[in-house]
Amino acid sequence: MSTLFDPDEPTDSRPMIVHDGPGGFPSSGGASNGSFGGPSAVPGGLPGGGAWAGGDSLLDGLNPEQREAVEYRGPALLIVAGAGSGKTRVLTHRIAGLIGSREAWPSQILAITFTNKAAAEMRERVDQLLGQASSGMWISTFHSSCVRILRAEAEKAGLSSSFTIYDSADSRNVIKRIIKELDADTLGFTAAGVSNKISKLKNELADADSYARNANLSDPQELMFLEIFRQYTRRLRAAQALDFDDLLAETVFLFRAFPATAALYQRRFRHILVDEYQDTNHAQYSFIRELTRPIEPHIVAEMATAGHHVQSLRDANGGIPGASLTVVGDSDQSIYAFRGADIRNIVEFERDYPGAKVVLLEQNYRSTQNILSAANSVIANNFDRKDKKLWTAVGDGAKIIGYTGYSGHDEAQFIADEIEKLHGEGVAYRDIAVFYRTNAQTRALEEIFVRSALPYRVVGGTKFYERAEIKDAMAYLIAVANPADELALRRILNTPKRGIGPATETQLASFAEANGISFRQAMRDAGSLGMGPKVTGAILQLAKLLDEAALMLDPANPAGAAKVSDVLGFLLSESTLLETLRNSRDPQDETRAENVEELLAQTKDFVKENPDAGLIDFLTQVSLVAAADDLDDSSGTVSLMTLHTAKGLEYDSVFLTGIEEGLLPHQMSAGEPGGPAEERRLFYVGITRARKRLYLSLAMTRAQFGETNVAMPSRYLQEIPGDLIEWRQSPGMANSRGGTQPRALNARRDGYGSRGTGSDRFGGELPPAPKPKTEWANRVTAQVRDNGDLTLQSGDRIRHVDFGDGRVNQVTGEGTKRVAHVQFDKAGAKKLLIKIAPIEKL
Ligand SMILES: Nc1ncnc2c1ncn2[C@@H]1O[C@H](COP(=O)(O)OP(=O)(O)OP(=O)(O)O)[C@@H](O)[C@H]1O
Ligand SMILES: [Mg+2]
Repeated sequence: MSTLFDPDEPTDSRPMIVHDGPGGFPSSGGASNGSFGGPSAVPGGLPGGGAWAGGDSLLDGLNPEQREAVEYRGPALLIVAGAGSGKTRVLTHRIAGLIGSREAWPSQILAITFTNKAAAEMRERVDQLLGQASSGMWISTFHSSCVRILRAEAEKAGLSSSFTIYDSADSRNVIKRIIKELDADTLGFTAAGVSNKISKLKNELADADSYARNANLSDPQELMFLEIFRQYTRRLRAAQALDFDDLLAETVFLFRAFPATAALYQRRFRHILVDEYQDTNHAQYSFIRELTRPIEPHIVAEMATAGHHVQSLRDANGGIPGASLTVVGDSDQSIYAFRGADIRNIVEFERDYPGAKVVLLEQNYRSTQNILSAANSVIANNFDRKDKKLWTAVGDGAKIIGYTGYSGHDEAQFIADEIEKLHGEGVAYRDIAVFYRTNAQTRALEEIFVRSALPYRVVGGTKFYERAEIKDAMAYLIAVANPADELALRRILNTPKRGIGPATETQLASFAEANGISFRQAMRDAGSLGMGPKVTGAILQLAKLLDEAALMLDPANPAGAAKVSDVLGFLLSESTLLETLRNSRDPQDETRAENVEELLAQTKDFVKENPDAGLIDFLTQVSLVAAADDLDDSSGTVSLMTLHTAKGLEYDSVFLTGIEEGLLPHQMSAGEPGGPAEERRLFYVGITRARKRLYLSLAMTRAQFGETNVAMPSRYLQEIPGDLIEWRQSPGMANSRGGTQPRALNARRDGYGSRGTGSDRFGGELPPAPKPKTEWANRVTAQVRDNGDLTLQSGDRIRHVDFGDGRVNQVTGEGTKRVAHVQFDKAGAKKLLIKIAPIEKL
C-alpha cells in the first residue's frame, strides 16, 4: 500500500475483465465496450468461460431469508436481527456474491466493520468464498477508511499528509496542559471530563465555533470550556495532529466543503456495507450519508472533463445515482450510547433511505436453546423495542451454571477450576472467554490464573502501544515523520535523560512562540538562546539526530530510502534509549527494554509484509489498532475482555463475571437516562456470545478502590427463568445451607421482594467472616513472593495459604514457568506456578 491513495487509480490487480469497468478503471487491454451498465447489470460472460469458487455453494449455507438478503439488488437494504442470526455472515456472502458474479469490482466495495480484526476476518472469508484473494476492496473500520481518505486529500483538508493521530492519552495530555495554563482546575475542570465532552461534541460534528453559537457564554464554566476547546483545536492543528474523533469529523467536513472531491469517492464505492450499524454515532452516520449521495449532473460533467471515467455510471439525467447501501444491526445490542451511538440511525433508516428493503432474520445458529431463552427473557424487560424471538435448532444444551463466591478471588478460583475441567474434557483454551464489565475486575482473575498456571491473555487491557516505553520509542518515529508534532518532541526531549529540564523546555516553547517558529526549529536554533553549553549541545544533538533520520527516509537519498525498521534501529541506538533501559538498575526496565526490542521486531515484520510501505503507513497502522485486534485465535489461551470488546465475537464457553448491582448495571449508569436499559443490552451481548456453555458468576463481597464492599446480585439475574440456571455454591456456603440457591441471591430477593417467600432472609445469617489467617499465611502473603529457587518434586508435602496442606504429584515446565500439580488434602487438585505461589515446603 502506498501512503497516498488515488481514488481514480486501479487498485484491482486481478486480470478479471478486459473491458473498461465502471468507476473509471483504465482498460487493461481490449476496447472499451461500455457494456457494464451500472451496479445492477451483470456483464456478459466470464473471460474464458471460467467458473468461480462461489456459485451455488455461496447460497448453500444460508436459510431463505439470508439468501434473500444476499441476492437482493436495490439502493438500500436493512437487515435487522438478533444476535447470532448470521448478519455478519450475510454481509460476507453478499460481498462475495457481488464480486463473484462480476456485478462489482472489488475496488467498488467498501465494507465497514467494528474492529480491524473483524475486517481481516471478513476479507479472509470473502477470499475463501471466491477461491482467490481479491485485492482492492476496502474492508476496514470507520477510522481506517477516514485516515486513508484524509491522507490522500490532506491538502484540501488543510493538513500535511503525514499528520499524526493522537490517541486518548495523547489528547488528554494536551488538555491537561491547557487546563494547567488556564488555571481551569480551580473551576473544577479535569482532563478526563473535558476530553469526554469534546469527544461527544465532535461525534455530533460540532466544533468550537458551533459550540460557541449555542453556549451560554455568560456562564463562566461554559466560557472556560470554550476557551479550552479552542486552544485544544489550535494546538492539534499546529502539531499537524488529529484525534480519533477528528478522523471522522474532518472527513465529513471535507466531503461537504469539496463536493467534487466527495464525488470521486461516491463514484468509486458503488456498494457500501456496514456491520454493527446500531452503534454508529452521528459523525459515522454522516460519513455514510455523504458517501451514498447521488452525484449531481454538473459535477459528473466536470469529472468527465477532468478525464475521470463516468460514462457507464450515468443515469438518464447525466448524474450518477447513489451507491447501494446495506446495513446490518440489532438495536438490542446497541452499547455505545455513551460514545454518542444512536439507535435512531437504525430506526430511521427507512426514512433516510426511502424504499429500503428490510429483511428480518430469526434463526440463531450460534447458541443452544437454554442460552437463547435466557437472552430472550432478559432483553424482553427493555421497553421501547420491537419484540423479536430468536430460536435455534441446536437443542436445549447444558444448563447455565451460576456461582456465588465469597469474594472476587473466590469467584476467580471457581472460574479457573471450571476452565481446567472444561480443558480436561477437551475444550481448547482458545474457545473459552471470560467477560467483565470493568477493567478493575481483571486483577483478581489474573492473580488466580497466574497462580493456577492457566494460559490467558487480556484483550485490550493496557495495550502494548500504550506502554510508556513504547510511546517513547514511537514518539521518536513520529517526530521524524511529522516535525510539527510538538507533543512528540517534548516527550523525547529528555528521554532518555540528557539533562534538559522543564525550565529549558519552557524556554524553547516561548522562544518558538515569540519568533513564530516551530518547536523543532527552536531546537535547531538552540545555540542562540544563551543556555549553558551542555544543555545546548544536548538539544542540538537531538535535533540533528531527528534530521538525519528524516534524511534516511528521503526517497532522494543516494543509498535508497531506508526502511522503518532501519530508522527505528538508528534512533534507538543513537539516542541510547535502548541501552539506557538495558543498563538500568530498575528491574522493570528489563521488561521495558524487551518491549522496545519487540517493537523493533514488529517494524521488521511490517517491512517484510509491506515492502513498499513507509513510515507513515506504519504509524497509521499502529494508531488504528483497536482493542479487539489484540486477539489471536491461533494462540491456545483463554481470552479475558470487557463486555464491550466482546461484541460480534463468539466462544464455545463463556464466563460472565461480576453480575452484581453496581457492576452490571454499572453504578455510573444509574443517573443516566436509559442507562440501566443500555446495561441490560450489554448483558444481552455477553450472554449471546456463548455457543454451548454459559457461566454466570458473582461475589458476595467485592474489593474495589482499596475497599471491600458487600455486593448484591444484579437485578438482571432475576430476569432469567430459574429453571435455566443450575446454581453452584461457594464452598463455604454449602455447609450452612442445604438448598441450591446462592445465599446472596436470596438476599437480593429479600431486598426486592419480587420473588421468594420472605422466610429466606439474609439478616442474621451473614456468611461467616473469613478465617483469620495464620501468622505464617500473613507473612507469605505480604512478602513479594519469589520461589525461584524452591525445588519441588513429586511426593513433597507443601502448605498453601488458601488451600492448606497437600502433596505434589508432578512438576512440569522449566525455570520460572515450573508448575506444581498438587493434590490438596481438602481443596482437591490444583496447578500452581511455583515461582509465585504462596506456598512453603513442609
Ligand atoms: N445459515 C447458516 N448455517 C450455518 N451456520 C450459520 C448460518 N448462518 C450463520 N451461521 C453461523 O452462526 C454464527 C453466528 O453468525 P454471525 O456471527 O454472522 O451472526 P451475527 O448476526 O452477526 O451475530 P452478532 O449479532 O453477535 O454480531 C456464526 O458461527 C455463523 O457462521
Ligand atoms: Mg455480527
